[in-house]
Amino acid sequence: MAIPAMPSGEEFKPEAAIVNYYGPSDMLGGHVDDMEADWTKPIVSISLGCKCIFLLGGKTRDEVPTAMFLRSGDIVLMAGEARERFHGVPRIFTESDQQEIPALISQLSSGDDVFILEYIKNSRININIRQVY
Ligand SMILES: O=C(O)CCC(=O)C(=O)O
Ligand SMILES: [Fe+2]
Repeated sequence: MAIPAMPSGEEFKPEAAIVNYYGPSDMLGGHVDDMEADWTKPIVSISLGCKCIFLLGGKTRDEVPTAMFLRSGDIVLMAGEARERFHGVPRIFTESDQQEIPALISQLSSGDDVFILEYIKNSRININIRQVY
C-alpha cells in the first residue's frame, strides 16, 4: 500500500520553487534539505531535459546510496522518511553521451522549439516546490 505523502487532513502550501540548472559538467553534492520548518511536508521535484543520475542515500553519509535515472518529465516526491535522507545529482547525460536526445527531438521539432531543443540537448532543469514555513 502506498504511504501517504504527508499526514492526512493536512494541507501542503507550495510557498517556494527552486530552479536548478545543470550544464554538461555540473553536479549537486549530497545534502539534506533542512531549511524548511516542517519536514512532514513533501518536496515535489520535476525533471526536464537531459537524463541524470540521482543518488538517494540514508540519514547519514555513511550509508551507500541507491542510484536511479531521472528523465525528462519524471517527478520525484520526497516525502516522509525520504525528507531526512541525503541525496544528490553526480552527473547528467548530454547530447555527446547519445542519451535520451531522440525523445526530446520528437517533442521539440516545430517552429521556435528548435531553439529550446538546442538549449536542452546539453542541459537539465530541475524545479522543486516546497512548503517553507
Ligand atoms: O536536481 C535534482 O533532481 C535535485 C535537486 C535538489 O535536491 C535540491 O534542489 O535540493
Ligand atoms: Fe535536495
